[in-house]
Order: sequence, then structure tokens, then C-alpha cells
Amino acid sequence: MYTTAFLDLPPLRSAAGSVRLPGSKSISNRVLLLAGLSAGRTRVHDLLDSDDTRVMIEALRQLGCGIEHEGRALVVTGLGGRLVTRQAQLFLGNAGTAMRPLVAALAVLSGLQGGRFELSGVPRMHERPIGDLVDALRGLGCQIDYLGQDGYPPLRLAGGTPRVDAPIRVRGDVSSQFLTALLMAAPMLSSQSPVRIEVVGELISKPYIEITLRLLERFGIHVQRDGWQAFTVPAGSAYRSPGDIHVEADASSASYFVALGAIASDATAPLRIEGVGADSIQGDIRFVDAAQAMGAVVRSGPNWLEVHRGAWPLRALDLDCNHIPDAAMTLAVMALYADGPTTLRNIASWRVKETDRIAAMATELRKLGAEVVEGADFITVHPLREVRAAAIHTYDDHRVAMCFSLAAFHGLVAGLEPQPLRILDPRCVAKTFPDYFETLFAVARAATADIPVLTIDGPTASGKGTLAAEVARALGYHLLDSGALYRATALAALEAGVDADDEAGLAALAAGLPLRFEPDHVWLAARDVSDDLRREDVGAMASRISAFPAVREALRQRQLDFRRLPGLVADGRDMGTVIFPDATLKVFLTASAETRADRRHKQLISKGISANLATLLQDLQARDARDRSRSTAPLKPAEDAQLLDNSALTIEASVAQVLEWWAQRRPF
Ligand SMILES: O=C(O)C1=C[C@@H](OP(=O)(O)O)[C@@H](O)[C@H](O)C1
Ligand SMILES: C=C(OP(=O)(O)O)C(=O)O
Repeated sequence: MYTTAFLDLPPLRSAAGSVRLPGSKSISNRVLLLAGLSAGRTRVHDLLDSDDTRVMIEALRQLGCGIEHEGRALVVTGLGGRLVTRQAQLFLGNAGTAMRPLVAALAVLSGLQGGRFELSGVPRMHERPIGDLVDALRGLGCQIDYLGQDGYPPLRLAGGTPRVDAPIRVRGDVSSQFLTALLMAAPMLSSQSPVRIEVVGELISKPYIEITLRLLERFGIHVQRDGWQAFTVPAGSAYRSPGDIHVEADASSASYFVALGAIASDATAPLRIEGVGADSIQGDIRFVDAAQAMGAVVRSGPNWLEVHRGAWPLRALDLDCNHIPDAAMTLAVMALYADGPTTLRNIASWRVKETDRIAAMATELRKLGAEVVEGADFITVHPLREVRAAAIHTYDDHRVAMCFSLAAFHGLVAGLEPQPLRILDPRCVAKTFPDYFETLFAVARAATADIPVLTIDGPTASGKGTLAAEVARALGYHLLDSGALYRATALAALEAGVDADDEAGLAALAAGLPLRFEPDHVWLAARDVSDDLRREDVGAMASRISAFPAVREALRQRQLDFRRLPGLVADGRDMGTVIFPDATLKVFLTASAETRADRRHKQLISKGISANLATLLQDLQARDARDRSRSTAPLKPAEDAQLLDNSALTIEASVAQVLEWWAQRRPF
């Protein structure tokens, strides 16, 4: 997951390959709650692991449900209708699918059995309406107090005397989750008589009610319905765990990849999406119809979709999106690539979700250069005619972050000069899709020259490894420790007995080295060699063999291969001069020989290795001289390098300096 302050996307050009999507949020949280209310154990497979499901799981745990991991499944042992904990403060983040259903279930349970529960969330959750649900529950006899502003969480559920002598009436024009919540709680009220729920006024987001009804069926509750107007839970209904249950991949998450295929995949290599297919129980699968109307070519089978571009530019659309409120945001970005203005209608609920999504989309699309018209319940987006490098605000809304990543393909529009795009606070995707960007980067392609590289070269013990790792972490970029490639070759040569003068033998060894890098670890075949690579004898050998042109050539392509989306920080001795001469920023890091010898000394001592400062200084000076004077890739700053002497700087100050230079070279 990207936890950086921002994530820069270079211009993207195409997409190919296959993605497996995480589980559906809507199904996961319903299944978790139903399992928590049922008696016995429910083994849940392919559950979504994200912020929204974590708050639900934590709430169930606090309520006394059993939660265990069994292999890759999660086993929930439910309450069987009996409260074991009568007081709890539950924090539900910004998960509507946790807040609304838990309010109804706990209002009913605390009414029937006694108890006091306080439910709260992030500040935005306290701006998301819940009054219609509270009104319905109060009408039933539940006692609910607003702890902040009337009509909004946080709430206290404090017992009451729920009775079902009359139908429960609920409005459904602000959120369908209120009806979902009542449907899931109703079985607990059905012991004496049926429970009838009537919808007052127009119901929005109807397909989410279908998901609720389908999952209630799986848990033994057979709701009788009268269209969208009334729902009856029969007398004596009781949750019955299905034992095992599988969660489909998330159809709303699929929308980004369906759009990706429609924009950037070729018929010869369609984008494949695993985990959800046209037979999905999630309403957002209907996004596929909208994408097809815009020109996407989609094939589908059980649990998979394949998508490629059909029409280009895409075809403009005028669509009532009430049935796909979440996925419709993706259409607003696809509209940038259409042949005319696209209007998405009947989306008033966008204004009360993670943020005011109509306002957010309009503001951010305009930043890119698009013309946008917004109304109370619609948005019209005109295709891009000009484009600006933009830093996209994401408003802690996962869908804003995810759908705007698709704007990085604007270079495919004839006549537009591609610009980089910045996504601010990319970690907000954790609400439903923590690995969204990793998944995107596994299938999206950029021109190599567009993938930014930051090089940090410098002499031994200058601290470039630490600096590079910190800068890479701050930018969310890949890290190449090119010295480790040389040291691994040296280690392998020492162990295989290859002579230090055998240039051809060393080059062959370098070319075939089974090396693998992980954060803070280097693997040689199945062995973690991170510590061995730090050995002084390995370092000395590395310095000798790195003078051979054939060895350097053998390792060259391997280094170039590290230039992958979204970008690279490369540290070494010739990163800016030889390997990445087109790097966006080149830093040449130095420190006095005395400072470096002193640092190396402390490093060794701290590891319990005895060392002599004077000898270290001598070795270091000899190595500097060898590195500077060798004929192949001698150690010297690139002409366009920024020089940084960190003798008197903390690591934080060095990182800040490099990031400032980086910022100066970015258009944001
Ligand atoms: O019941 C559900 O799982 C959901 C219902 C929809 O909300 P509204 O009914 O408020 O539109 C949707 O936007 C949300 O992401 C999930
Ligand atoms: C509206 C959304 O979430 P929630 O379940 O919190 O309502 C969403 O995921 O787009």
C-alpha cells in the first residue's frame, strides 16, 4: 500500500495482463454481520481485507463474537441472538456498511435485552446522514440519542421497548443502507409475528437491496417482497449460518479495470479481470453495460471479465446512474476521452458519501483542464481539449483516488501533450482496495523514458543507501541498490572460487545471478545474503570486480529493468553518469573521508565487529582513489548533478534537501 503524501503518475499509454481483485466490500460487511448474529461458526472465504471490513471485524470482536483465521479464511463464531457484551464503544471509521447495519442490529438487541452502545466514526462519518434510520428505529420503540448533531452519528443506543405491532416505515431516498440495515435486523423482531417494512417515497441504489436479500437467503431468512415498496420477514425467522461462504470480487473495484481496458487495451491483448463476472450479485456489475455503451468490448464468463478498446474516442453517454452510484464515478473520468459531453444523472446521493462527490469530481476534473457543469443531482463532463499537470485532491475518498488514476492516459487523446498527474494522499484507497495502485502498475504501461528516475551517486560510506531508501519511501518509488548487485556478484565469486582477475568468468556469473530484492533484504537463490553483502572482504572484492567493463555490461540491463512504474530511486556510483543519463534528478553525495570512516567504524562496532579507525580510513582512501581513477565508469559527479555534502547534515536534513530539489523539477 502507498502511504506516501502523494503519488505521481507519469503519462500512461497502454494496459495488458491480468488482475485479481479483492473481495466485495458490500458483500463482506453484510456476511460478517450476518455471521456475527447467527449461531455457530461461519467460515468466510475471500473476504475483503480493508479499512471498512477491519472496523466491522473489530466491532464484532468487541461484541464478543469469535474471530479466528483459518488458513486464508476468517471464521466468525456468532452470538446466536444473545448479547454477551452489554456495553461497548464502537468506532466504525467511514464505513457506511458498518455504521448503518450495526446501528439497527444493536438498537434492536439492546432494546430486547438491555445494553448501551455508542457508535462513532471519522469526522466525515459524523456528517453522513442517519436520521431516516434513527426515525424508523425510534418509531419501533428503540431508544437512540444523538451525541453530536441531530440526524448524524455519533449515536448512543440505549435500550427501549421495540414492538412490531405496526409496519416499520423508512425513507430510502437518501441511502438504501437504511433499508438494508432494517432488513438485517428484522429477523430478531420476528419471534411472535412477521415484520413488515415499508419504504416511504423513492428508494435509491436499489441493487444494493438485492445484495441484502440474496445474502439474507444464504443465512436462512426468506424475505417476501412487494416490489420496492414493502418487505416482510416471516414470523419465526432465524439466522442460520451457511457454514462456508465465498465473497465475490468487488464489482465497483472492477470498474477501474473495465475502464482501463476500454481506454488502453488492445484487442490482441485484452485486460483480464479475475474474481467477478457478468453473473455477479452486485449491482455495480451493470457498469459493464455503461462501459460498452461508451465503446468497450467486454467478454465475460463465470468470475471473469475481459475488456479491450472498441471505440476511440469513447462515445459520450447520457445515463441515469442511480443503480450504480459508486461505479458511476469511473464514468466521469472516462468522459474525458469521449466524443462529446457525458451527463450522469440522478446521483444526488454522491453529495453525502465519503465527500461531496459531485463537487469533488467537478473541482478536480476542472484542474485537469476539463469543462464541467454540476447540478444538484447531475454532472456533465466535457472531453479534454487541453490538459494541465494537476495535483488531485482526494478528500479521503478512495474512489476519487482510484478513478483519477485513469486520467493519466490523457496522452492517448490526439493533440494533447501528456502531463504527469499527482494523486494526493493515495493511502485513502485503503477503505476498499489497499493494493489498488500496485494492481494498476502491474498492468499499466508507460514509455520507459517517461518513468522518472532519481539517482544518488557517491563514494563508499557516504550514506547514499540510507538516503536513497528514505527518498524512495517518501515518493513511493522502487529502489535500486546497484552496489548490492556488485557485492552479490563478489560474494558469489568468492564462494564459487572464481578468480578476481577472471573478467569473462565474473561477467558470466553476474549475468546469471539468481538475485531477488525485497525491502531491506537481498536474496541469492533461496538464501538471505543481506548480512554477507556487508562484509568487508565482499566490499573489497566488489570494488575490484566492478572495474571490469564486461562485468558492468552484464549488470547494466539488470539495472535498467528496475525502471518500473511509478518511478525509481537508484543509488550507486554511475547511476547518473552511465546507467540513467536521462534521470530527472541526479544527486552526488559526498562526505569527508574522516566522516565516512567514522560512520563505518560506528556501524561495525554496533554490530559487534571490531574495527580500527585508522585502517578503515586508509582503506577508504585507497578505494576512493581506485574508484575515481578506473577507466570504466569512474566515480565522478554527472555534469548536471546536484552536489550534496552531508558531513554535517542529519539524515532527515539530507532527505529534505533531495525532496526539495525533486519538487523543483516537478510541475506541481
Ligand atoms: O449497501 C451497500 O453496500 C452500499 C450502498 C450504496 O450506498 P447508498 O445506498 O447510500 O447509495 C453504496 O454507495 C455504498 O458504497 C454501499
Ligand atoms: C459510498 C461508499 O461507501 P459506504 O459503504 O461507506 O457508504 C463507497 O464505497 O463508495
